[in-house]
Amino acid sequence: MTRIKVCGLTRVADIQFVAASGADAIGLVFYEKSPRYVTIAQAQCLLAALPPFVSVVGLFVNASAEAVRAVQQQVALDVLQFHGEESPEFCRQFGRPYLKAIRVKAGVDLLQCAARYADAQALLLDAYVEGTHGGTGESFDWALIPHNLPLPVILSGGLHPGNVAAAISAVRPYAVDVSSGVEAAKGIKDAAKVAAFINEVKHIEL
Ligand SMILES: O=C(O)c1ccccc1N[C@@H]1O[C@H](COP(=O)(O)O)[C@@H](O)[C@H]1O
Repeated sequence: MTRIKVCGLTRVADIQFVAASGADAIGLVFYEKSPRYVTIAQAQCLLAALPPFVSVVGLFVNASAEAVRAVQQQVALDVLQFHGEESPEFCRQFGRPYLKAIRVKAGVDLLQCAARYADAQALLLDAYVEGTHGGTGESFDWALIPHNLPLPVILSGGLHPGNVAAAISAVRPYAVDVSSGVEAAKGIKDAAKVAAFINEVKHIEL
């Protein structure tokens, strides 16, 4: 079964219906330039509404170690997601499982990335879009992903209910990660789109 992460939650109601729809993980964005940014206080409030057995992923983009630690100390994160140019040494210093996001375009050597971030829990593959760090709703050419990557792949970038089944068939990822594709507006999730996305993933026949 392909796991599902829904990222960029900013509202208690969204947390509740995303969890009730069957997501395995939710993502909170601690990147101030994102329209989905949440403060530590907001994150604490959101997580108070989260039922058990849903993992919480904290997303950072080139944050300082102090900023990551401040979040880590006050918000019950299960996994850290580094979506910038963080080095392996930076990522591993927090003593928490981490996902390293790689923004994929032609010429990016994903095998080399997997070797460099060998202690990551997974590589999270997103689309490369000039001038942004992610959450763009853009997809990339899934054929650029080697079949022999030694780390689990979390596929993201422009996924939505209409393409997620094809994406899973093509890539066979460990998990899929979605943000823009299940939104009514930036940072506001759409319950019907979330349900449709999760239904597609759970009913795919491989
Ligand atoms: O969600 C954001 O605003 C964001 C900002 C900076 C870096 C990453 C961000 N989100 C992550 O981007 C990918 C793809 O998202 P989308 O489905 O294409 O919108 C996903 O991993 C989000 O967690």
